[in-house]
Amino acid sequence: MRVQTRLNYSPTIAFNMAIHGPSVDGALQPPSLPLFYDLTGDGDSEPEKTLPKISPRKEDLAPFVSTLPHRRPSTSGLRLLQKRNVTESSEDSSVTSNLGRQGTQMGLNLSTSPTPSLKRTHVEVVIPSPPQRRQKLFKPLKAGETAEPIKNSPNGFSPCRFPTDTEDNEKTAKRAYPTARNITRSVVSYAMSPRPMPYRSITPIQALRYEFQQKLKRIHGPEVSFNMGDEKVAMLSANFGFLNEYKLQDGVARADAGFNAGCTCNGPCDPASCDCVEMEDDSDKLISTYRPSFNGQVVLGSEFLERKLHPRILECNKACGCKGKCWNTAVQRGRSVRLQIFDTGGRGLGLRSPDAIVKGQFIDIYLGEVITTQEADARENADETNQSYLFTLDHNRYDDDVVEMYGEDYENFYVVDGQKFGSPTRFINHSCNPNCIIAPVYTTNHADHLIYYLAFFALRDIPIGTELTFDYNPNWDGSKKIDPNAVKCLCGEPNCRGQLWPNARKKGGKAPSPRPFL
Ligand SMILES: C[S@@+](CC[C@H](N)C(=O)[O-])C[C@H]1O[C@@H](n2cnc3c(N)ncnc32)[C@H](O)[C@@H]1O
Repeated sequence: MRVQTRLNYSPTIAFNMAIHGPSVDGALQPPSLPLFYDLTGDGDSEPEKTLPKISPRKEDLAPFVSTLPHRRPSTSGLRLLQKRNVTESSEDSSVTSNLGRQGTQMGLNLSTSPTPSLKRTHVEVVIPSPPQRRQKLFKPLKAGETAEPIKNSPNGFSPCRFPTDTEDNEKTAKRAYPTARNITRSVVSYAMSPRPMPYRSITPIQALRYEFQQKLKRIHGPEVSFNMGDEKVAMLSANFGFLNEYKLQDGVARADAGFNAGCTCNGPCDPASCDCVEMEDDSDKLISTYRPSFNGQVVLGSEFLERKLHPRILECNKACGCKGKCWNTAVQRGRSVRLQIFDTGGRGLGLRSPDAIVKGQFIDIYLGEVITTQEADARENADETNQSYLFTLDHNRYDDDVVEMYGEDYENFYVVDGQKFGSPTRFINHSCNPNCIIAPVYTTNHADHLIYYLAFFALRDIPIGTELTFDYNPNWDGSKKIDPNAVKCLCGEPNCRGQLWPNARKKGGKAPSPRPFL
């Protein structure tokens, strides 16, 4: 076929294209003739005169026929061709009738159709040959033979068009068409392997809750759970990390363990004589601390719990004669009750226990970042919220030994900040009628005056699920007026003071006094 194209903005372009055999729709092409397409639309037929006359080639008259033995021309295609050619020229009709005669020679039932002549030697399209093994299996039909369909074809394809051998049949039976089975749905297992599937599709909030749960699992001791909305979980997950020990920050150091000292008890300690039990300020009387409880726990006695100011507790440790194997180790033994962080509503998150807690029982310690007082001041002044998680470790501030070593300046003491990192006790809210107290407890190094633990103990028996609370301002002087700018107390107790602490402590540059808690 020769196509000449003339564009109205470029010189005339002419090119040749030879197409042999049927067109893409299967119909035979008429012999190659010169064609001229005028795309300019101006009706100019000039180029026609200049085109040379080309006679059709002999091969162009032959339709496409594959000589490969296992693929034969489609009879339906020929019928279509025949129909169309009825209306065409007598030259075209003779072509189709020749094809019919040749088709009969090849074993096809085309005898009634006028067909064009076939040239079996002329193949214009290359079809990949089947492997030799298959060619041997397949016996080509001789002239005049008709294809005998193979009975009981296993794959459903006509064996006339898709001859198969035994191997094919076996493959088909095994793979392409597996045997249908009757299945009882109730007993079908959906597991891909004997083990449960490790991954499943979960929503982002489910993932967040799961992640938070994993964080809680890493806390030492009995289970810590949570009961709060997705928003609170998301907030907490993003802004808070749980600790099992203090996180010491810049400028903070523990005292050398070499200065540690212990009791001289030989064997189990005697509460009436153990050196670790401190004396009252104004007498030789030993301060009453731990005693055995009816439930087997070591608890703080009423005498200690009811004091207005709680003196420090020195627990026995490796430096002691008892090697720390005595009753005087309640905090070192760790938390023995389960805890739950829950949403209180107006007071934010709070803490409670799914276990009953007995009077004097140790609950948990308050953890966080241990920072310098300067750093605590900077953090407090930068914080715009009403929240405060700071505790100053200044219990010994006026002890003679401590004054001698560090002076009385509160800036020499450290502060625990539980805002970003901490333990579950960081969620304990204030109450004007609290059920817990905090006591300063020294465990592994009695000589470390600056770093000790803030330990929560039950002030009375606490029933299951009761919110745990303590007094944020135990030095409250009832005669003072309530600061209208102070953080309002929502504890709801009949004796509520109406405020957590005076506002001056939270705002106004440098903290006016050490952050009191005892
Ligand atoms: C140590 S946090 C306690 C946990 C806190 N509720 C939370 O959601 O993280 C102290 C803060 O809790 C709030 N809070 C504690 N007790 C409260 C009370 N009785 N009334 C009102 N707010 C209280 C105050 O905002 C306070 O600054």
